[in-house]
Amino acid sequence: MGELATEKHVRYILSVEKRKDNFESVVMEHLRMSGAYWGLTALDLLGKLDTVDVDEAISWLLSCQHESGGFGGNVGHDPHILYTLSAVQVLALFDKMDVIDVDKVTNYIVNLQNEDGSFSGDMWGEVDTRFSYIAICCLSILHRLDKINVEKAVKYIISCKNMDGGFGCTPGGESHAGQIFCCVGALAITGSLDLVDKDLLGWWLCERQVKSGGLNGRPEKLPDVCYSWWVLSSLTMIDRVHWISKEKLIKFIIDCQDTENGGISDRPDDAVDIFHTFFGVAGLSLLEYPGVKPIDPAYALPVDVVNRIFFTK
Ligand SMILES: CN(C(=O)[C@H](Cc1cnc[nH]1)NC(=O)OCc1ccccc1)[C@@H](Cc1ccccc1)C(=O)N[C@@H](Cc1ccc(O)cc1)C(=O)NO
Ligand SMILES: [Zn+2]
Repeated sequence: MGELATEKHVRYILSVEKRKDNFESVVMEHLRMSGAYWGLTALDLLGKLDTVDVDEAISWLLSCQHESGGFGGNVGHDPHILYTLSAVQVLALFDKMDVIDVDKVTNYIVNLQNEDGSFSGDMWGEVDTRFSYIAICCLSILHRLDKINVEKAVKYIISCKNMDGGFGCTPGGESHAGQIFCCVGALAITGSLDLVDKDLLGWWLCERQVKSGGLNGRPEKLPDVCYSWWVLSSLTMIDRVHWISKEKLIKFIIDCQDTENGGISDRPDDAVDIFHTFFGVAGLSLLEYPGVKPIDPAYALPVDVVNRIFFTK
C-alpha cells in the first residue's frame, strides 16, 4: 500500500495559499476564509504550521471582519456564520484569540438564533442544522455558550432526527452524512449525545462504506474522500468506528492523493483541491495514521489546540 506523500501535500497547500488567479482560487474566492481554515489545519495536522507567516494571515483575516462582528468569506464580502467559525478556528490554531473583540463576535452569532432554537446563516434567514453546529462550535471555542438558549438549540436539532437514526438540514429533511456530522457534533459539544440512538445511527453510518473501502454520503452514492470526515467523525463521537474497516478506508484515501504534485482528490484520479486535501488528512488523523497529529472529531481542530482552549487559563 502506498503511503502519505506529506512533503508534497505541504508544498501543495502552501502554493494554494499563494496563488490567486487559477481556476481553484477563483472558484473558492467567496469562501477563501474556509479555505484558510482547511489549509492551515491540514498543515498543523502534518506538523508544519510553523512554515506560515502568522502576521500576514492574521491581518488578512481581520480585514474580512464586518462591523457587525461577523466575518465574510473574503475581503469586502458580507458576513456569514460559516466564515465566522472558520475565522475563529484559524485564530484558535494560532492561539491569537486576543486580536478580536470576543463579545462582538459572540453578539453576531447570538442574533442569528431564531425563536424555535434554530440558527440562520446570515441576515437573509436561511435555516439549516449546519448553522446550529457552527454557532455552538464557535461559541464553545469563545467560552460564550451561555449567551444562547442551548436547551432550545438542542431541542431543534433533535426535531431534525429521522426514523433511520440520521439527521437532515431541517425537520423532515433526508438523512445526509454532512448534516449528521453537524447534529452529532453539536450534541457532543453540548453534552447531549445521550439523545442519539448510537446503534441505529451507527448502522446507517457504517453502511456508507462501499467495496472500494471509501465512504459515501447517502445510500447508492459514490464514495468521496470528504465523507471520510463527515461519516468517520460521527462514528468516532458515538463510539462505533469498529463497525467499519479502517484499513480499507486508509487505502482509499491514499489512492486519492496526487503523489506527483501533492494534494488529495474526492476520488482516485480526479483533480485535487484544498477541501479534499484537508478532509483526507483529517480522516487519516481519525484513523490514527502514523505521522498525522490527532484531531478532535467535534471541533475539527487538532487535539492539542482544543486542550489549549479548554485546559489553560
Ligand atoms: C460548499 N461546499 C460543498 O457544498 C461541498 C461540495 C462537495 C464536496 N464533496 C462533495 N460535494 N459539500 C459539502 O461540504 O457537503 C458536506 C456537508 C453538507 C452539509 C452540511 C455539512 C457538510 C464545500 C466547499 C466545496 C465546494 C465545491 C467543491 C468542493 C468543496 C464547503 O464549503 N462545505 C462546507 C460544509 C460545511 C459547512 C458548515 C459546517 O459547519 C460544516 C460543513 C465546509 O466544509 N465548511 O468548512
Ligand atoms: Zn467531497
